[in-house]
Amino acid sequence: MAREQLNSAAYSWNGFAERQELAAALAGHVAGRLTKAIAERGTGLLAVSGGNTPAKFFAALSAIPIAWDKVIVTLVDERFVPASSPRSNAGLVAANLLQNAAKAARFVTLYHEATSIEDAASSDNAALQSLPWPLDVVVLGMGPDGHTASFFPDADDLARLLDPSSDRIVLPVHAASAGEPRLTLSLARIVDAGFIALHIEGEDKRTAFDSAVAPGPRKPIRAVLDAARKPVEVFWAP
Ligand SMILES: O=C(O)[C@H](O)[C@@H](O)[C@H](O)[C@H](O)COP(=O)(O)O
Repeated sequence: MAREQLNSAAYSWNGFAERQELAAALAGHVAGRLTKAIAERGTGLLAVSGGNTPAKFFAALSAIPIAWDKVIVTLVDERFVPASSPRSNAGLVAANLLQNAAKAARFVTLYHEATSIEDAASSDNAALQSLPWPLDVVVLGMGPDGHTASFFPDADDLARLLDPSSDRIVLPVHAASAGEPRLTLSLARIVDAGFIALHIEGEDKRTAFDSAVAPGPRKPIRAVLDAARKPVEVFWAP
């Protein structure tokens, strides 16, 4: 099925008629980028988002036979819950992506027990220093409110989360609309990625994206588009 291709300086729109077709195409792009990274620097560093959207994409990617033993998978963000929780992004990734061929990948999670989200973020920040930055691939989601990662519009200290010059890797997030406290990669680490995909599905999210790129109040996803070193590849299906 022909796909819709729209471009602007900040993003490329890749529209698909079916969600399964999107999942296969996005998985192919991500696998290709990881393979290129492994050829160039011996490893591939991938950060993925959680939520309800990525499962089909994760399943398609997990089956692609690349050198997964040279891939490190981490999370764009995480709810402050253990992997056993149904709200856990680590649990979602373990069950859907780290299966099949992708089982051989190394998984660096964000959640661990801590007395506060601030303490958890500080220890994550130290632990993730040793990863082979920059990200080769990051796959973002987006909420209808224009949030991405855990950059919620009502987050405390949103400016710190969105600071493109931040030297932080992981930051704590308190936002009433987020449910639990969150741990998130900083915008600075996300926009440094070699390939940034935004995976959204449904008319509500297309409307939300169109509104985020139109003139008007700046939503968090717009901060990523504006700061990204390369155009963000948007993958959308109805
Ligand atoms: O932890 C999370 O929830 C995600 O990382 C978040 O940024 C997600 O991508 C959006 O909220 C979209 O979520 P859905 O895919 O569930 O709509």
